[in-house]
Amino acid sequence: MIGYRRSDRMERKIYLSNTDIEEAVSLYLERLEPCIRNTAIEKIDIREAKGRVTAKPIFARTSSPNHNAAAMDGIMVIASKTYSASEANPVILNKGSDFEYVNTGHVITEPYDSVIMIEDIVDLGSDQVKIMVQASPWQHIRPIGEDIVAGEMILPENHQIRPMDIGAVLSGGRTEIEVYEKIKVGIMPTGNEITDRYDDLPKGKLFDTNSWTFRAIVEDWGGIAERISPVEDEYDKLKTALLDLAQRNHVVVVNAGSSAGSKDFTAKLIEELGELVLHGIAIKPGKPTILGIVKGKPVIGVPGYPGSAFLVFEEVVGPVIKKLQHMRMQLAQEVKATVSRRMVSTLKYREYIRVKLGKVGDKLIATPLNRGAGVTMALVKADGLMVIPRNSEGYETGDEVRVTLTNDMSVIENTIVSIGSHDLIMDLIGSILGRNGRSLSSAHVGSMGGIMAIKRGEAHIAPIHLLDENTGEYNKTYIEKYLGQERAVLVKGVRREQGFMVAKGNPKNIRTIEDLAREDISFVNRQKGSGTRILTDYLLNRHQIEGKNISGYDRDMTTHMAVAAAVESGTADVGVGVYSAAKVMGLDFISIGYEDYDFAVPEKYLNTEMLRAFIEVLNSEEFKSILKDLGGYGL
Ligand SMILES: Nc1nc2c(c(=O)[nH]1)N[C@H]1C(S)=C(S)[C@@H](COP(=O)(O)OP(=O)(O)OC[C@H]3O[C@@H](n4cnc5c(N)ncnc54)[C@H](O)[C@@H]3O)O[C@H]1N2
Ligand code: MOO
Repeated sequence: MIGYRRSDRMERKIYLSNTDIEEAVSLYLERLEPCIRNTAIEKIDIREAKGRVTAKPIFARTSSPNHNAAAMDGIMVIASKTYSASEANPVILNKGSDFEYVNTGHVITEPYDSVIMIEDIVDLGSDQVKIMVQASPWQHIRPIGEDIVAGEMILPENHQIRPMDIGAVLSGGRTEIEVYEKIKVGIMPTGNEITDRYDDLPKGKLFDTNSWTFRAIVEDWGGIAERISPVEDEYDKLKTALLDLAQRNHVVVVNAGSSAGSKDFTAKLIEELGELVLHGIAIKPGKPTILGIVKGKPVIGVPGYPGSAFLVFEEVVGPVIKKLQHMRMQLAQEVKATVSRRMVSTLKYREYIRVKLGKVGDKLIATPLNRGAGVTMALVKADGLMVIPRNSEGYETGDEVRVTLTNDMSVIENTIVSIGSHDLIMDLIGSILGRNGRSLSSAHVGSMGGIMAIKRGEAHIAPIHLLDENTGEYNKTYIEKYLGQERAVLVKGVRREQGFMVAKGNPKNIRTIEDLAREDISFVNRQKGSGTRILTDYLLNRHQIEGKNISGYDRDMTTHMAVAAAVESGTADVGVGVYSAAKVMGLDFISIGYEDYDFAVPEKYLNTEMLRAFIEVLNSEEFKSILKDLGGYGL
């Protein structure tokens, strides 16, 4: 056992090991060697065998074709009788003695040994044909066993059956084959706060999401998942559930309860019931992973956070299931990319970061997504997985990195990379573009962040809403000032309504910008550089109100939704934002006017097919009617 010591005095004290992932997995797989015998062999019909793994090689019973067969429509002939044929000296053949008509696939019978295509003969009537070219023996004939010879090995053992394998095995005259049984995986979510009733979410409860994701992955890998409802954090209940699942399944995955909390029982449980092989891997996320064996079955404690859970399931549970299933490990496809942002990492762990990829110019750009272990949307949006090795401090902007693809390169190459300010419409446009095989990836870093991304050559477009405080005009001057060198142009987007977001019914009666300075009002602001912040400051300036006279002026949020959430929860009375955020949160909205949400686009991309498609969507009637339904946009 590595890295775990139990002290009678301090039950909570758990020493996590910090073993390299390769070492941890290979040590564990070695220990699981005896468990492989648990995987039985069964006979099934090849027609139902897609995805199954062969337990024995499969040999052909019959040849394919099992007779010499015509490969073309025409006549079968005796080659030696055609040798003197030429343009100048055609040969006449008689049906019955010199030739017979055949269609593709027909049996070639003795004494015939060659086929001439129908287009190469002249029909003279009365069962006679004329040929002008000699035929060579066996031309246009598929000989016996051309495809498969009886006794030949069609598939080796430990081979995962694909659609074309089914055809080949049937061609070889076999229906029944021997495969390994499907691996059964017991999935056990744990935690008092975890619920699998999805109609309602009481405060303090969390939906059980991991176990369903696990179940789907197991099915993808060709296994059978037995998922149970979340088990409460009570030692005896956990014990009963674990033993029960271990009895019926080849592998058990216990989700959450893997770290050092007072209710984190998984490691203790495994130690009591069997053997704790290892607790703690040098990866982030996923460090409190537990590897154990109970009743001869692998039991894996997977950390609770969805980001950690998904990674550990793929990187650690995956190899175990594949080993028991006798499946070969597949190497993931790797690409080289340029990181668009500095990323600091700890020396202690190997860190896994989900990235968005996009081909901008000739560079493949990797933009890191939210690193939080609790974030599922990073998994949904990712195109790849980037690794920062242990003992590395991370990467600087512009460094070359290796990324394991989790999306198709063809999709990535047809993706418009948008970096800048966020609006709901970006996802809607992306969804429409998807109909024609394109996609749109949008990173939200605020308007100025978008301008800088264009400057660094990392985005095709930057959505911006930047007010020039001198002219009162949007966007144009910013593009001229910052993106002159890039020869960027302004593509008109939408007019968006900005306003005060206040609690339902506007209890504090907030009407104008002056109200923000009232003593009984607390405000929540947006971060510097965001278009909304510039608008707020512009309005305050015009009314000669100073930030320091507004309570909450220094409280920054980075999204419209975060501002709306602060108002909704009552920690602020008012914030500035877009109509859609107020609507989602059930807040009242007091309009302060329209802003221009446009796109900065380098001229060189303007005429690409992708950008033309994007602009087409913007101008479409369908899009206009979507805006109308959403509300909060000027038409
Ligand atoms: N003092 C320490 N605290 C923590 C450590 C540590 O080393 N010392 N490690 C942290 C790390 S890293 C991780 S990862 C988590 C692991 O937590 P557990 O595996 O013990 O899981 P819980 O605490 O029970 O739950 C954490 C979190 O996970 C989510 N969750 C749990 N189950 C589900 C489910 N079925 N579906 C969706 N999401 C689930 C949920 O957000 C829980 O709050 O511990 C840190 N703490
Ligand atoms: O390392 Mo913990 O696994 O998520 O963040």
